[in-house]
Amino acid sequence: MSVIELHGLTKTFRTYRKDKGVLAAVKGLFHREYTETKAVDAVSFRIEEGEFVGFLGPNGAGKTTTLKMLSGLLHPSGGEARVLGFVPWERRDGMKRQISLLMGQKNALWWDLPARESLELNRAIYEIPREDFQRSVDELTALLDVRDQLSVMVRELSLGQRMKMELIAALLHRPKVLFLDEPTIGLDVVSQKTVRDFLKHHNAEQRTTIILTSHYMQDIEELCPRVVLIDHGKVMFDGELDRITSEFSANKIVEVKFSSAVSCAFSHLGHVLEQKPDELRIEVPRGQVAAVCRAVLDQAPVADLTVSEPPIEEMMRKVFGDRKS
Ligand SMILES: Nc1ncnc2c1ncn2[C@@H]1O[C@H](COP(=O)(O)OP(=O)(O)OP(=O)(O)O)[C@@H](O)[C@H]1O
Repeated sequence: MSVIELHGLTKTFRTYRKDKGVLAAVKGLFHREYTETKAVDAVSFRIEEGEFVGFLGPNGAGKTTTLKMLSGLLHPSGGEARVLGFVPWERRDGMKRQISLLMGQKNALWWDLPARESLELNRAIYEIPREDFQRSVDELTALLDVRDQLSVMVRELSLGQRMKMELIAALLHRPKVLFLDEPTIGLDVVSQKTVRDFLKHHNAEQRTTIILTSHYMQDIEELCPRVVLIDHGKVMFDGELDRITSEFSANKIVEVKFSSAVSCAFSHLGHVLEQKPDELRIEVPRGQVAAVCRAVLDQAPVADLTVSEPPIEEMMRKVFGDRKS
């Protein structure tokens, strides 16, 4: 049995449509019109123990709604899901103790308490034995470099420090499944890296099954061998991150360094991205890479030549159009 399984999971939100003006407001008292949004539309996938899966899509694609259903915060409108064998929205105690949802845009810690006491409250909620709690706090604060901030009020922590404390709170009860919704949002690059390194280490050591959403492609590239792409509530791709480029891009990039200045034109070979006297970057159809390399070698004094896939950010723009992925 997979750790996470979804079959046709669907969520439709029904919202009251309010028109402008007093007349419309009075009319609304007698006759209400509703708009339906299919936030998650028959989503199916399986995730095995220890997998680290990136869940990507533009704003409003349905990522958070899916994670909320998987962690039992929302009831679906249709379909099925199981997490560790439990139906999440039945909210059985056995499941709640084995999963964690961290939402980067929301606070789970008590704002007016020092971080240590806020963690202490989580210890009580999850009935974590004191010794285990102390060991986890020592280990996690050291790894995330926030030991000195334990006595600081949560409201006074920087965003990066607070997010690290949130992560510690989410991990105190040693969940087997972790849903991370934008855990690095707004963090400076150093904190982003600390959190990323920590998550990589945690996943490898504990074999925790993790679903991660992030708008930072570096998070995904470093952490997630597998990605699920979702748009308008539907899964558009599910597979290895490396496969996205071959599936969605018909082109490769050829980069050439010349041993002396070159002035001839290369536009007949492909789409020239950049040309300097001693450098060339050209995008060419996959099937023509070998022929283009031969032509460049024939035409100019080449010192170095590399062929690469287009950057993953570019792929995302191609997959999702210009909306923010
Ligand atoms: N409580 C709600 N009531 C009505 N509509 C909702 C509700 N929550 C989400 N939606 C709608 O469902 C759709 C999916 O939203 P969701 O938050 O799941 O997207 P997302 O992929 O997480 O986006 P983002 O990257 O911006 O966080 C959106 O159109 C959103 O407006």
